[in-house]
Amino acid sequence: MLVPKPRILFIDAYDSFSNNIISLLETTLDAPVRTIKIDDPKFESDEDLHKELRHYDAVVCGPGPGHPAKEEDVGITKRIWSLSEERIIPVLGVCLGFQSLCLEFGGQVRRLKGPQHGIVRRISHVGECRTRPEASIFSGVGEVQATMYQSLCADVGQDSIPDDQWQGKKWCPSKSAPDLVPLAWAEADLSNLNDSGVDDVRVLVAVRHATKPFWALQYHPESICTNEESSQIIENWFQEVQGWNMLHKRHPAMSGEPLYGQNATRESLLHRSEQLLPMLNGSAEFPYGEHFSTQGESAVDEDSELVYHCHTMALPASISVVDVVEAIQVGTGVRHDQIVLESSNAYEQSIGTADVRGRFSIIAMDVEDSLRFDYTVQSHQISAHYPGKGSKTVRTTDLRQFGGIWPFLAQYLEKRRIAGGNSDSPFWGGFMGYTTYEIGLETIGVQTQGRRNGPMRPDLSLAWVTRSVVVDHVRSVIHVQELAPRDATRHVLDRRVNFMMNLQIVNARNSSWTPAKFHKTPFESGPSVIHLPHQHEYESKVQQCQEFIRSGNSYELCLTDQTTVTRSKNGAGTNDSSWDIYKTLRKRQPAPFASYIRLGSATLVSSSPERFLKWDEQGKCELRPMKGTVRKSETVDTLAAATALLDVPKEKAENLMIVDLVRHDLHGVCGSGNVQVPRLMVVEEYKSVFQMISIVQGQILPAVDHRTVAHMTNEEIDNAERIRHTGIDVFAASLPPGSMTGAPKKRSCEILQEIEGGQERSLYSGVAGYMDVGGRGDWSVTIRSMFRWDDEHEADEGDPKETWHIGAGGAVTALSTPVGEREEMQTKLNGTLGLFR
Ligand SMILES: C=C(O[C@@H]1C=C(C(=O)O)C=C[C@H]1O)C(=O)O
Ligand SMILES: NC(=O)CC[C@H](N)C(=O)O
Repeated sequence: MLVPKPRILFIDAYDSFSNNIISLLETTLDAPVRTIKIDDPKFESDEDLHKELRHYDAVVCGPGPGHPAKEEDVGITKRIWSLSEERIIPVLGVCLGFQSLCLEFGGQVRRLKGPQHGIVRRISHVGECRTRPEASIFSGVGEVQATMYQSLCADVGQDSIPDDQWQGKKWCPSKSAPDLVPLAWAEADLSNLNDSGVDDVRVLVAVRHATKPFWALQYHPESICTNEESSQIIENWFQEVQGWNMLHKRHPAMSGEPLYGQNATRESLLHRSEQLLPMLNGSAEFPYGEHFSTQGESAVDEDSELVYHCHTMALPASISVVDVVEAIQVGTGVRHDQIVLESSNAYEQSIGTADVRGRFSIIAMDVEDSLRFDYTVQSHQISAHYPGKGSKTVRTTDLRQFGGIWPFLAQYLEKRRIAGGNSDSPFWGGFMGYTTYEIGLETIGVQTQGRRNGPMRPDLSLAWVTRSVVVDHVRSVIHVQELAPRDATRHVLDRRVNFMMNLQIVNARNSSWTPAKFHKTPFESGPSVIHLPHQHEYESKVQQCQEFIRSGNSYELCLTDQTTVTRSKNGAGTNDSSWDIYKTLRKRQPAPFASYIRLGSATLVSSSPERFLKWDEQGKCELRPMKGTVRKSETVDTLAAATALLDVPKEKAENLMIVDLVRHDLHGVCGSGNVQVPRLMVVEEYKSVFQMISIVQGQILPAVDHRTVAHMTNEEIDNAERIRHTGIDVFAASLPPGSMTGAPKKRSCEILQEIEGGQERSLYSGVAGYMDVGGRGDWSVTIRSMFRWDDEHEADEGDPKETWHIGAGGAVTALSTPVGEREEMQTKLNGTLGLFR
């Protein structure tokens, strides 16, 4: 007889580490975990809660922002402690869950003197103490190094015990909280890894209830920096759970009744849109078919499979990406829309590490003749802009009925997926463009303030690029590529190849190739009006952030502000100086993820050093969060000096928090056990700063093939279909980029909306890049950049102006200083702003 696996229910308090805990549970215990939110209205009545709980062997009450005394912060968790005797269920509380347990049974919860977020401490536990027979869940556990994420702590009267009596009393319940049996402490003298100036000498970090089956941990067992011993504690806990259930004859219901708790792995975007299909098919508005074909109104592109054509040729060393872009324009004339994703650090050995030294640059051709999708958060509408003579045709659809923007994009790309293109080229054709920070806010359910009355500008703008040039800087070749319907003649590509040949001939004749038509004087800013963030205001915003951290509402907040530069337009010919600005910036700040994007009314000029997310056709995903910045100066001018400076708790904690957050985002798609951190806190050199980075990788599960299906139950098949993910799932699940928000993501974004006054970050803090028909994608975080809108000065007459927006900021933690943060923001700002001064 098949013995059913035990089940665990995870109660999620909107934390950004929840999926990591679920992964730890599932990989350690071989018990599937389901999850509900603390405020799920389905469980308003105790009866409904009980109906769900009876299916599980145990409950885990998770961590989260806020205070355990606040109903809205803990919700269902609080009700778990007071279940009647016949309904009681074994529990593990983690962090907020720990604090809630302590508060329920006589402990106080107060603020720590110094919040501890992303700080690793050695803890002293009852299992290390030979004189104590009941080691409980710490039995057989060695030395524990544990990551803390806490502003608050449980007070069971520990500080009133005189030092000389401490060792004798530390494992005994106090009079005020007789039900709470201490199991572990973080003590100041044990904090060998923690030199953050801890004032809190005795912090209770693990307890069990004296009579009920409740255990809890204040530290984070799932953090990447908590050591391996942690899994032993989880195993021990589950043994206790099973022992208790057996002893009390508590047998979880195994009936076929559907469970309400969800799998932590998200339903895939493809599945979501397929679920909607039967409901929507036949509707004239259905957007995945001809309605939004890639070729415009007349084409029959849905019936015609796309074919990839490529011509590869040598690229003379003297020809740069800028030359290629300008050479293309010799053939076509300067067009408004442009997309260039450049590894502008390709030739600078010191900038970035080998994996981002910049092998490829990608240039879109004929963007203006391509279909473009714009999506706006306020309206939920997508508009398809079809190329055409004169004005473009625009079709608009409200995407709410189709499950929103992400299922639409996933489905659109999947329908055009091809295999077998040039494997040396990272991009064969597909979407290129940008998204804003605000689309990320929409995705995580945070209301955007101050938006309603502003102009409707896109939050996502993607061109469907079918002709492109990929520059391979390592092999010194270029790939001139075209995606075309099977029956199309290839004249466009051929013409381009001829043209590229000309480029070579010209180069051979004249080794210093300068296409005369585009040779402009170097960018000169001319007079401009610069509005900078007010220094004192910025510092006071840092303090506001720290107050939110002290109260337990956030662990880290990435505060930002915007500078504007307004100046006369002074570009000759195109009436646009943005390309000259880009050319100057790429030299001034070479970066692995530089980009120049003109789409619709937006222009983005970026020298981003930070990869947001890359994925390949096998479903391998990589995020590369950056946290920890030092300015290059005379005293700090080597990698070694910068590494030493960043090797301190403040910087490491900043980085660690985002690594754990990104792991959570990835786990939500890739599933338990499928996320790794191959590089943790490595310092890299850039032109004007040193940056600490980490690499987090995940593997999307492959789709099940028909041979395996034969051996699967219906439930397993359904589930496999439900999680048939692609890179876009990870993309959507990870916005806004964790390095630009702080943790936990949702609460931190809400707080930042308040502190930043609802000011739109727009393209800054968004992402730019591509996702292609070959199933690959690569996106950067839009920082160290500037953007502007063509329509911002539409009403100006006479002297036309333009306004560049430059965002900059940095992560604020409990260990930040207002002046230090303001200076860090200015350092980042100066790299771009310097162009105008
Ligand atoms: C906020 C910015 O950068 C972000 C913040 C960093 C930090 O706090 O150290 C580092 C890289 C970026 O993720 C910016 O450049 O404006
Ligand atoms: N990680 C957590 O659960 C944090 C709990 C609580 N908000 C605190 O800051 O102490």
